[in-house]
Amino acid sequence: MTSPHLETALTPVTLLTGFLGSGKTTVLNQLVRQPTLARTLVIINEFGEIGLDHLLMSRVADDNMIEMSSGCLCCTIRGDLVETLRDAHWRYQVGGEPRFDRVVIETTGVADPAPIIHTLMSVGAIARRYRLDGVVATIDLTSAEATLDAQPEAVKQAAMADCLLLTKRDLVDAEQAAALEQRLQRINPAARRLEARHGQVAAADILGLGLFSTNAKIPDVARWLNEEAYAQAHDPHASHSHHGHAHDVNRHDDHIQSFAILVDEPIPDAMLDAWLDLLLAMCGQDMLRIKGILNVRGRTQPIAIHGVQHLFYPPIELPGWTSEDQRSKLVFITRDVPRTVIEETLEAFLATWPD
Ligand SMILES: Nc1nc2c(ncn2[C@@H]2O[C@H](COP(=O)(O)OP(=O)(O)OP(=O)(O)O)[C@@H](O)[C@H]2O)c(=O)[nH]1
Repeated sequence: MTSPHLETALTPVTLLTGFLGSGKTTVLNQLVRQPTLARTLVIINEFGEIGLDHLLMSRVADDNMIEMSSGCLCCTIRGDLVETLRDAHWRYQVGGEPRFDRVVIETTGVADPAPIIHTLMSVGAIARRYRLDGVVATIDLTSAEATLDAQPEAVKQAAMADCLLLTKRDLVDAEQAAALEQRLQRINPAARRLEARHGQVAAADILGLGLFSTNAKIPDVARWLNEEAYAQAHDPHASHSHHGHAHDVNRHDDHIQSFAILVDEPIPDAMLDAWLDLLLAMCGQDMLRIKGILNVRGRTQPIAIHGVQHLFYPPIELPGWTSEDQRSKLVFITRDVPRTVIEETLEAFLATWPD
């Protein structure tokens, strides 16, 4: 594990994803009018006409991508996005002071959020200035059932989001909305779900989704980890009969699993690295999201970890434990990686790791 550090000085970045026509631009147009987002750089990650009128807006092409040497597709980073973010601090400044203190990136409809998250995490010049605040996904209530059935990418977007914005509520009945909410609850139990009618959503509700909420020095760990939500999530392989779907092993959501794991004893630092390395080497592509608050042996303060697929943010040392419960807690959203694989490898490492 590299040296843990606090990252409150970094510029927060919100990623706005969601399928074609699901209401991203409508939401963004409402958001940028709110005073909370007055000093926001909006980056649109696509070509085409955007009906958005914002002071600080930059457009990047979606086809300019740099493949990392590993050749790994999920690491294909966006060249234009890297350039835009890197140059923004001098491009958008007055007298040496940046004109923005927050970034919102709107992705194209079919974009996998992972490469953009990876760009933020792994490109040095970017990772030194920015931190991911959260991933917000618009979900079109009129078409989401069909989109989730047809498109594994849509399921991945929903599974990776910190906040799901349900749009077009005026066009569906209560039963349809409730059925979709149940489905989303199963795909991503910890994400906040909000309705955005005609794009209306309070900026404050979609900001501060990361470990550090806006301007707070003390991280809100319980909200960030939200492990109770995983405890309540039910088995994705249980019956889906509640909204008329017969059990279908090929249904994309059935591949998504979410669960929390608690570890009673402090974990040796090197063991943690070795175990995570093994998991990520075996199934990194399918570890959609990992978050954890860890009790690391020999440390009095907890360490927060956050990974997306096979990449991890630098671990963050937290000011201290906020409750009596000092067990390590890890939450996972995976694709076809069952809880038993995580538990059994962890137990094997703990049992055999030399003191
Ligand atoms: N009735 C209704 N229409 C909505 C709502 N939200 C968005 N729309 C409409 O849905 C259409 C698509 O919305 P956009 O905001 O352009 O969607 P988008 O996700 O940005 O679309 P792309 O950029 O093409 O992927 C527009 O005609 C919006 O006016 C809503 O809550 N209710």
